[in-house]
Amino acid sequence: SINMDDIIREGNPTLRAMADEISLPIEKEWITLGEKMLEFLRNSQDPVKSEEMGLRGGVGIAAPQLDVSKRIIAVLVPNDDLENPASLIEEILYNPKIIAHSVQKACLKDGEGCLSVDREIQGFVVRYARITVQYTNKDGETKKIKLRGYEAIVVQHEIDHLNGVMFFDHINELEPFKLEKGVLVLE
Ligand SMILES: O=C(O)C[C@@H](Cc1ccccc1)[C@H](O)SCc1ccccc1
Ligand code: NI
Repeated sequence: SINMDDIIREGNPTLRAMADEISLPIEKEWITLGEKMLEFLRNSQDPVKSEEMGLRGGVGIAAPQLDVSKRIIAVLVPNDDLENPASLIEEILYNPKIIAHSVQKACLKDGEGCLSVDREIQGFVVRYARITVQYTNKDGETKKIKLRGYEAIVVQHEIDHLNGVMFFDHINELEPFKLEKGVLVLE
């Protein structure tokens, strides 16, 4: 299974490359990789396994972070209410594309981090508040989902990795906590 040693860190040029589309039908190699990426996220969110394996918590991961310059991301955003532990979004997305988005922007109150960045970088990472994402799932079906809130932020963070964009590229250098009018701040 994937562990922190498999995750490349800033400075590795793969993190700044434009990742290649996956050709259809999706080859077995990419199905297997996607499943391993999702398993990593599950392990990273499991208190026992993450401790055993020394994993940083992850709600998303992109293939370039594994030095694979292909347009594959996995997301596992659990919902916080423990009543129905069914996760909010648990998906492997092949060739994800933002096909529509709100004018309104949003950011996380506490900023962002990255499994490929071993330093804290403070500041608001301003993103679209709501997005429509089109992608191919592991069964080769074309899907279209609408996201808002935290899961919209996570998916944008992961799609950025496919385009060689890091979260801190979005932070205002001179005023990291400057907020334009109307930007939603998510708790
Ligand atoms: O490096 C990655 O792509 C995985 C990031 C994704 C991410 C970070 C911040 C905001 C949105 C997405 C990791 O999930 S960062 C660690 C983490 C773990 C649990 C909750 C929030 C952030
Ligand atoms: Ni990241």
